[in-house]
Amino acid sequence: MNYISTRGQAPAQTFSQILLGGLAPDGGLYVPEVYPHFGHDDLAVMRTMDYRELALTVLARLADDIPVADLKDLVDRTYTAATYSHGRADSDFSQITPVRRLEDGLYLLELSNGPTLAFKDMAMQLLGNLFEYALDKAGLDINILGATSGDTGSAAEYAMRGKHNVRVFMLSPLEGMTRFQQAQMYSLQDANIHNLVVRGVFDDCQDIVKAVSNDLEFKTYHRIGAVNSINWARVAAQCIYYFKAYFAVTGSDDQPVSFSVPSGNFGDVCAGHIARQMGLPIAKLVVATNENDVLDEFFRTGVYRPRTSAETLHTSSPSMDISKASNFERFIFDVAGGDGDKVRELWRAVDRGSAFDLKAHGLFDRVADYGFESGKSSHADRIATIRMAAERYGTVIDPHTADGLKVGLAHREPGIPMICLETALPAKFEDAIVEALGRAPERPAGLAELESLPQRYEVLDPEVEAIKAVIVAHAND
Ligand SMILES: Cc1ncc(COP(=O)(O)O)c(C=O)c1O
Ligand SMILES: N[C@@H](CCOP(=O)(O)O)C(=O)O
Repeated sequence: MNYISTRGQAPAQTFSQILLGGLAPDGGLYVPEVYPHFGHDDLAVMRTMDYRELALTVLARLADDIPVADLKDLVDRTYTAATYSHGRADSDFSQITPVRRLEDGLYLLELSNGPTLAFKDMAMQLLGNLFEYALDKAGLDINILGATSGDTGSAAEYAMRGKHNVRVFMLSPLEGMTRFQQAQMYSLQDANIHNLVVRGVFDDCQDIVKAVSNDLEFKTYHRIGAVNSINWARVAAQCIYYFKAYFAVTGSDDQPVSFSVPSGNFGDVCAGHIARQMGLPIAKLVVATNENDVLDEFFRTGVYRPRTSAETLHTSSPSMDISKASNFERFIFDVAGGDGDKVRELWRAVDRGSAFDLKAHGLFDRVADYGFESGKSSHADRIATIRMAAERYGTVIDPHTADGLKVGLAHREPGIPMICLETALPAKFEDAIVEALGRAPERPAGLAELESLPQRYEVLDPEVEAIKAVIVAHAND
């Protein structure tokens, strides 16, 4: 199967060819030429599978140029109960992504039991192994340039630390991340990890990643790779847990299910959209935003108006403080019927700092065919929801998951289970938990002193050339 660019001007490539890079050379994002499809017979077999078998089944369709035996080895080494066992003591870690029943028809999908306590570990651990496999095979090394608002960074660094053929340059915003999130990243002392703190917000960091990626000469010469969800492999790996959760809460493939997804960069919910395109019977995909509500505004009005850095708010669900959602372009490509020229036209406006109105392009009606709903949550909402979940369900959830639960509850339909994605563990967001519950969240073993460990990072202005200079200085360490 081949992958093409959302902007329609890059040559088709295989999975292995796009694995290490981020953006396509025309500035677009890679998507499958045609989504593979699982029919009723396939779903019936998949229903009996464990996480590793499901992962292999899904990935074998999406990464069909990797020999199945190699893929199986990678999947088996990645998805172990030992790796995904950092969550609540009463979780069933053998499920890798356990589903917790909150009440009849309402579930929490635990995605944050990996080493850095956020859903990013689900894909990033696989990416670490895939990168090593591909680089060893080709005899190459790579310089990963990434942007984080708090969780991608640590997940990537934990997945790549100590790998002999990978260096990581991770951009993070100066303000917003919690002390725990900062310490998770900045306390790593591995020589191949470089934390670059940018005087700006996450979108500034992501813009720099894209600018470097769009400098094709620099990208090629310095072997720049991507771990953000602009990398198709990230989103592909995130599809797996939608299948796993679906089978966990249904008895037959005639039963539709809805998912509520705390959203920022639109990667996680885009994985749900792709799972549905591949045949998973999803009723609604609920996009839950925080006060940075660009995506909610779009699904209500058809207007996509990314905010400026100055307009982007620092909130108590900081990992979602994002105003320019990368993966949204993948969804709009589908809405536009795969018309790369149209996507290019729309993103010309976005890249100029302007907005587009899908109604004016006669395309907004089509969005309804994809079953998205949306809503937003405020600081007061998430504190009340954390409190409610603790009292009613006996479960402490983090502020991002609370945004998802709050919005998900507003979109329940009779007879259709609602699965809310748990995108991080509460330990990462102590202040919000203390405000809601009057007590600190539990910490997984070994992390009690995290914030007092020595830290290593460099602070820089949000300038592409400054970041490039750091990469050049360390690109061959
Ligand atoms: C804890 C947490 N929740 C939700 C999100 C939003 O996910 P996405 O960016 O894939 O929409 C993020 C960041 O991506 C996150 O770190
Ligand atoms: N919320 C993310 C932002 C980056 O998202 P990604 O899924 O594109 O890597 C973070 O925590 O860093």
